Amino acid sequence: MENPTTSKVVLLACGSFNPITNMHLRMFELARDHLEDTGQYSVIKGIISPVGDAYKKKGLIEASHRVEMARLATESSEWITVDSWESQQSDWVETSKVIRHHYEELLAREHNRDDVDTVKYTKKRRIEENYIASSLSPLSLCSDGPQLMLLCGADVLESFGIPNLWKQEDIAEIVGRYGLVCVTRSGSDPHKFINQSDDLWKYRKNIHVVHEWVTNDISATHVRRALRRGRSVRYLLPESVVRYVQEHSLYSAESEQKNADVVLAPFQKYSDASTKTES
Ligand SMILES: Nc1ncnc2c1ncn2[C@@H]1O[C@H](COP(=O)(O)OP(=O)(O)OP(=O)(O)O)[C@@H](O)[C@H]1O
Ligand SMILES: NC(=O)c1ccc[n+]([C@@H]2O[C@H](COP(=O)(O)O)[C@@H](O)[C@H]2O)c1
Repeated sequence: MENPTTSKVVLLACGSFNPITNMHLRMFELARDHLEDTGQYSVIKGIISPVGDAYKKKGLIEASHRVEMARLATESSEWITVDSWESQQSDWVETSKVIRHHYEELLAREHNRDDVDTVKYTKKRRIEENYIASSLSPLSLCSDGPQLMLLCGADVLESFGIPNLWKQEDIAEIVGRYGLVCVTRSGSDPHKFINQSDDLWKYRKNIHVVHEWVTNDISATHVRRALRRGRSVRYLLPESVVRYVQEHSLYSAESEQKNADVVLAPFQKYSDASTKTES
């Protein structure tokens, strides 16, 4: 039964998912529990959007494999889905544009569901077009439509502080217009980070920090390292993903060298900072 007093939320997670791990899936469950616990939200859908090959991050294997692994991993979930739009784009797509794309999709879906009410749709589009990024309340699609929020780990939130990695207007749009749900990772302190950033502090009401009490340090980097050393990764990844990796002989010393010679990856195009890589 729908609760009319709660706002519906769709969670969108962008990332490499190279490969998807149990922690990526846990992140969605933790975020849903946290938001629903407030009594203000009802999370209706989760979307995993693996980045395209043009991201050129070191060790990034083909998007087709990463998308397929994410599909296998979410087969048993009733609400987490995988979307391949971002992964199919020939150029790297900045996260703000990925969110915009999904927002448009939701808007179109709401419109179809409700297409007798064209006035409401047109009015909504006008508000959208005139949107001022400095607003403190994220917009939902229409009074009863879902709100789209970006879901990420604290490392991504903290990467907002890497000089020139993210455009200031993109950060304002993501946190000001849509909203962010951030799951803590060991070694991170998102509250401190928000407190120290004037830009994020301004939008603090739109940033939901989810504390993961069972510290879980699984990272895709760790999984790839174990795989190329011939170590077991069972119970770190869903069993279907472990099987897929084995069947396709993914993640070797050779695949880890992919993009190693890329001087400036697209995500670094306005960055002078180095990102997490390892040999
Ligand atoms: N253990 C974790 N705790 C909290 N968030 C996580 C964890 N692992 C991944 N995430 C989050 O999942 C999203 C997608 O992760 P992504 O695949 O891009 O990175 P990653 O798992 O850290 O991989 P890598 O180790 O290759 O950098 C990001 O928002 C990331 O912060
Ligand atoms: N300016 C931007 O929009 C920007 C910068 C860096 C990373 N990202 C995104 O953040 C995610 C992070 O992924 P990784 O941690 O695997 O690099 C990716 O989806 C990537 O596209 C976006």
